[in-house]
Parts: sequence; structure tokens; C-alpha cells
Amino acid sequence: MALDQESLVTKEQTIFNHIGNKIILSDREIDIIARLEEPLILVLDNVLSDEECDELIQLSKDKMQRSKIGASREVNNIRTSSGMFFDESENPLVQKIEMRTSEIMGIPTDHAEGLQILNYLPDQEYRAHHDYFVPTSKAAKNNRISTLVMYLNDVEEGGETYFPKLKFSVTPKKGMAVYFEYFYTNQELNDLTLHGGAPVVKGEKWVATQWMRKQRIR
Ligand SMILES: O=C(O)CCC(=O)C(=O)O
Ligand SMILES: [Fe+2]
Repeated sequence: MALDQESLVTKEQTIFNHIGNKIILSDREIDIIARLEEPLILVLDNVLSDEECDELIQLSKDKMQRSKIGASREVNNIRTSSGMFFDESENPLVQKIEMRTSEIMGIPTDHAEGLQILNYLPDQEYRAHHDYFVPTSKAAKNNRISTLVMYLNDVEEGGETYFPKLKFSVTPKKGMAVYFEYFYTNQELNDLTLHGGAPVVKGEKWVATQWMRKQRIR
């Protein structure tokens, strides 16, 4: 069979490998609500309890400052939300959530970046971007391979996580999450994971993001 024909029928290896519509963890059952196969994108429910969401917001509120992204860590317009990172296993709640995201994502905790919290007010957004680093950057030597964005509250209007190349979007809902991975041999599939946080129209939006690296970082 010609190569291009083969690529039409063979599916790439995925990192996420739970079978069925539930992920049974030691302390919790997570529901798989929706699934796009390639690139793999999953909408998950019951990832965090209401109490865990509230506590994460409380713990991060004090530490918020205008988000800084990119190598220069300068304030810019790609992301207008405020944000902060917890240190790895900074407190018991963060440690518990790291264990959970590791089980969900199928990657050991020592590959996990510190949990990131973002807060968006009306008109604030995160323009479309890839979570992996460009090959020429220093960080790409141990690049990100997968993302879990967890919604910490309900947003009155707007704030969807959108994937413009797939014409697909996820509405934030407290305790739910969207998972995607970009460790495919076919770079075109990785490229399709372009995504952003749409501007919040009404209310505010809180998310916690877990990124996994290819190799251990701690
Ligand atoms: O806020 C969102 O919906 C997306 C967040 C995101 O893309 C990120 O944290 O990398
Ligand atoms: Fe992102």
C-alpha cells in the first residue's frame, strides 16, 4: 500500500490510553463526555470537586499578577488574563491534584509542570496558540506533550476553549476539563491542536492548566 493511503487507515499512537467512557482512579471516577480521535481531544467531567475548585481559586487569588508569557516573560497581548503557577507539590491540595492529573494523562508526576491558574475578566482572552515550544527554543529540548485545562467555575457568557483549525469549542463548566495531546509523529496533527481561550463576555473565568513534559523535570 502506498504511504499516503496507509496514513489514511492507520491511527497514530496516543498517550492517553484509558478504555471506555470512564476513567477509574483510586479516589474518583471521571466521565469521558466527548472525544475527537485525531488529534485526540477529550471533554472530561467530574475531574475536580466543587470544593477543590473553590479552594484552588482561594489559594491563588492572593498571588495573582498580570500573566507573563514567552521567553522574555513580558506582559503582552496574546494573553490578557492574570495568572500564577503553584510550585510543584506546593500544598496538599496541589499535590493531590498532581497525582490525579498524572493518572488521567498517563504520565508520571515528575514530568508535570507546576499547576498554572488563570483568571479572565470580561474582554480578557488567550489568543490562539500551541502549548508546545518551537523547535528552535531552549525549552523544546524537553518539550510539552499534553495539556489538561480544568475549569474552576461556570462562566456566564463566553470564555470557551476553542480549536480554530478543528472548528471545535468547549464551554467552561465547573469541575470539567478538556484534554489534548500533541506528541504525534505527524506534525500536522500537532499543529491542529492550536487553541485559545475566547474572550469572557459576562462573569469571570478561572482555569487550572496542567502541562506534561516528554522527560522528567523534577
Ligand atoms: O483558558 C482556556 O480556555 C485555555 C487555556 C490555555 O490554553 C492554556 O492555559 O494554555
Ligand atoms: Fe494553551
